[in-house]
Amino acid sequence: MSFSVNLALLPAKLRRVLIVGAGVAGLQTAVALLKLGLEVLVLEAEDDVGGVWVRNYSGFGLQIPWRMYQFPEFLWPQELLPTDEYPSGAQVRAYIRAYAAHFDLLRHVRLHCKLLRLRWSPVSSSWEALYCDTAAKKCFKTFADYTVICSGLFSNAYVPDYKGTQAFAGLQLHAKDFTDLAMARGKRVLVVGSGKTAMDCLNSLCAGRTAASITMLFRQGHWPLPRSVLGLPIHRMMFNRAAVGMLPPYYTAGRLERAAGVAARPLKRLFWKGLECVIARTFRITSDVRPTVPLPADLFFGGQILDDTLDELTGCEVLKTIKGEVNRFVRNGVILQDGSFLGVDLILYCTGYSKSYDYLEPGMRQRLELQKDGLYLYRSVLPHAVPHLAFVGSEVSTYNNILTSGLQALWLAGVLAGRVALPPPHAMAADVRMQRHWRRKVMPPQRSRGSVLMQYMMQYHDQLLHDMRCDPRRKGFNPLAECFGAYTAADYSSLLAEGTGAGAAGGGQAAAGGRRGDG
Ligand SMILES: NC(=O)C1=CN([C@@H]2O[C@H](COP(=O)(O)OP(=O)(O)OC[C@H]3O[C@@H](n4cnc5c(N)ncnc54)[C@H](OP(=O)(O)O)[C@@H]3O)[C@@H](O)[C@H]2O)C=CC1
Ligand SMILES: O=C(O)C(=O)Cc1c[nH]c2ccccc12
Repeated sequence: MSFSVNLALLPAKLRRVLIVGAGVAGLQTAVALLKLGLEVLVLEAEDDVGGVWVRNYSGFGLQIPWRMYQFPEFLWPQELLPTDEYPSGAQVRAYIRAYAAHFDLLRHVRLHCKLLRLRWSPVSSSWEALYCDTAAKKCFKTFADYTVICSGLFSNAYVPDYKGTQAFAGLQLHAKDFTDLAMARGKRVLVVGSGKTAMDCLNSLCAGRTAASITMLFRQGHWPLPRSVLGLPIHRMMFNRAAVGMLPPYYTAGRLERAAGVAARPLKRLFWKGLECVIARTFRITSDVRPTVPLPADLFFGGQILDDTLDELTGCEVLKTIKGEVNRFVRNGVILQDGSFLGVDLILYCTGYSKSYDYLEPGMRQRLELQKDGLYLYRSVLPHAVPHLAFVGSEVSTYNNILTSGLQALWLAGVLAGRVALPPPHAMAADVRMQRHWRRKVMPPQRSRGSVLMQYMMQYHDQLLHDMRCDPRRKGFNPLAECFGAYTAADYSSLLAEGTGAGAAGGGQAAAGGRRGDG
């Protein structure tokens, strides 16, 4: 198979775009491309729009205040404003539905339609997609000039492969299917993992008081973050420019910035050690569960903001924690690596998610240069060796995913409209190599390190805006706010306002009318 890779990775004809996934990334991509006058078809495997917010483990919700989780182009409408600062999953879902309704997107979305295969046809010079409507139990073929993968970080549940699972008489569930606490009634529950999902599930299991016993099994602890540190809300500490000064410089940093970074090392160490102390005290973290990875590096695992009180967990008599791993299953439980037996009726996998690119043919997958630690893309959007294909929201993870995917969608629209110029493929490849080298130096190893940005969110957003020739400083001429103010979606609203769009030399403040930012 041979492509004529044109400089901008653009199709010669561009009329019809296939978008895979109708979560926050797919929907924002649809809006951005519809504005260009393109025809879009959105395939969504679930029976509703909203991705990870359609359904999840019992009691799931947003871990940051709603003000921090907004579409820049459609801030939470008054009638949907949650009374609690931290909305429930159902409230976020309703907000996303309202976004889709506001932009009249549903007529472009095919629900319960799962993409099976995506093949580039050199003959028709277009993508040929095979998808199945699981409700109608029918498969269809469709064509598109361009494809944007928006299936996110959480579409494939990851469950470790253990020996003897078929002999196990109990129930095994991935957390995403643990939608009802009643599933745990009277059972000896084993929770595997120690991420945000595990902590939330443990919390609701303890609060529910229906399980006979609850055991948390984990291989390493992770640093939780309290909702506020010494009176300062944690999101204010994380969503500003000053915060990243406490980390190793971004991959684009020049010599001066690098030197300053080295000089500031003692100060940074002091900052993080101090924060570790406060957190250890807040959550009464004992030495047996204390994370071995230092806090700044541990945050690249995703971070978790917990309710400071932990009342449910500390008062939970049936809860036990074990540091260890499953070795194999037996009929009535599991044998751990240390040889001990644990009686289990329900095993709840809070083991996260993995990626799959199986819908692509092997030859195409090869061109993506998939690594053991994930996919590395130009600006976390474009595979530099595969034309006519982009990823929005699927290969990037920050502390503000709704905003990040919104800015990516805008950037991609700019690229497709020819307003955002791309460097030649060899320069893109060089940028990706630099990025990969840097990530492997500053971030702990994990399955999808190629998509991790987390605390480097501001640097990344600045890059996208710079490419779009927009001012990345969005706080007006206010140096204090610029440095320490929390950056939210509202700061970018004006970029998306009708009539501007990517490439318009915008900047300055967000649209005045109805602005509800970091209040
Ligand atoms: N917006 C929100 O409110 C919410 C956000 N989230 C976010 O979603 C993301 C995913 O969270 P989560 O679902 O907790 O998944 P994570 O990937 O964060 O955590 C997975 C957990 O499972 C463990 N694990 C993975 N593989 C194995 C294995 N083979 N054997 C044993 N243990 C294993 C990991 O251990 P180890 O650490 O040793 O690798 C880790 O403790 C995070 O970024 C989180 O912050 C989650 C819930 C709500
Ligand atoms: O995009 C989301 O769903 C978020 O809530 C962002 C997010 C993921 N992990 C976090 C850890 C701390 C703060 C925000 C997040």
